[in-house]
Amino acid sequence: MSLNLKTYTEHFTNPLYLESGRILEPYDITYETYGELNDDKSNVVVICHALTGSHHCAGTYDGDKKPGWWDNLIGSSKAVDTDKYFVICTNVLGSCFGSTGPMSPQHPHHNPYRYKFPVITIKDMVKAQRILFDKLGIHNVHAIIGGSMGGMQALHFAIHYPDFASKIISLATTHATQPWAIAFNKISQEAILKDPDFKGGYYESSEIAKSGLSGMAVGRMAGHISFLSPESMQSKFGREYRGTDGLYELFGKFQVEMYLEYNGYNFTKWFDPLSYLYITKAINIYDLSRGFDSLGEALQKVNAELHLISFSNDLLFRSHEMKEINDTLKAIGYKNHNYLDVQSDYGHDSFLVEVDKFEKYIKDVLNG
Ligand SMILES: CC(=O)SCCNC(=O)CCNC(=O)[C@H](O)C(C)(C)COP(=O)(O)OP(=O)(O)OC[C@H]1O[C@@H](n2cnc3c(N)ncnc32)[C@H](O)[C@@H]1OP(=O)(O)O
Ligand SMILES: N[C@@H](CCO)C(=O)O
Repeated sequence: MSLNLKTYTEHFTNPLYLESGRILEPYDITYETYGELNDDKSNVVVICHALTGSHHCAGTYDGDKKPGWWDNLIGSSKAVDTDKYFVICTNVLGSCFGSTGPMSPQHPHHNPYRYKFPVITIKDMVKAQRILFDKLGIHNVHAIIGGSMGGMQALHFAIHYPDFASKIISLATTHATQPWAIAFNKISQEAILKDPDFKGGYYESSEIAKSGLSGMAVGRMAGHISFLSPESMQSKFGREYRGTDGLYELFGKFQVEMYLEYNGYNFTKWFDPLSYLYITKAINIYDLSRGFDSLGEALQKVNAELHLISFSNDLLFRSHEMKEINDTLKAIGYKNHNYLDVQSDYGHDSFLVEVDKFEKYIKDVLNG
């Protein structure tokens, strides 16, 4: 069957009360749907995206080179089967693909918010999605699935909206962002802030899309290292050297250097620097137990069937961080959960590239 890909933007005029105490008003949420909503609205699967993802998680727009970021998982007869499920993926607040973010006009003016944009938390991102689903008449969903920052959102749904989803699958994430991950984000943030072409936040988006932003590119290179692992770099590049420039030429490069340059500089053409600052901030301050006395107290709220999937060689959010959630659930006597540590050498981005290692698990959870 066809994927039935549709993209929408919903405009909200009611204030959104943020965790910080600030208010966002008005705001937009852009989202994409696949498949068909059934009559009793019981077949909804929500997908939550990571740091630089978007609502476009499957299928291809006309003229696109690449499909959505989880196209290997979502589609007709795939693990998240769009012949069966109505899939919704929203672009988070603070991002730059249609939902309100720092470069959106600050109502009632037409100028972008830039630094006047409020700090958004993972809890705020989830709250806005919940409001969107209410507006769509969807008050319960079959499942919520997300990796990395998407996994943080999935866990927030589990705690703050315990009866909203029957099943929750959270991959490659943590219960609270640890100093190692914050440190990588710090490099990216500092590199953006200190780039003269960032102009203290007063850059023109069109100029950056055309000429790039070298500070942001360098910061993303550091981030990208944290998405891989020594083993995946070894198998991707080894010590292969670029043929045209000799070993004794100062700027001759190893393949791994070419890879980081390409992915760093290319990134600045499709992602907004202020959004990067705001979303990495949301990731840094993410802590599932905020507002509770302990992680255990937070997890006592969970009512869904909860599945935790880590990747054995994830250097960004280590397996043991996910296992801590599992151990805490056990300690508080919660029975309806399972933990899977997928054996992988790839690193953090396994959840994007090694779908073959966990798709059956997801299919069984959804259909089981
Ligand atoms: C999770 C979400 O919600 S969405 C976010 C997903 N997107 C990102 O993470 C953005 C960054 N992208 C990536 O990290 C990767 O492309 C992934 C993880 C999405 C996919 O990984 P892979 O399919 O293994 O791609 P790979 O890492 O080999 O290649 C990435 C790019 O580097 C290029 N590349 C690969 N090897 C080299 C090299 N030696 N020299 C220069 N460029 C290279 C590829 O051609 C590709 O370019 P493209 O993006 O223009 O097609
Ligand atoms: N590489 C992915 C996952 C990061 O956690 C991204 O950039 O969104």
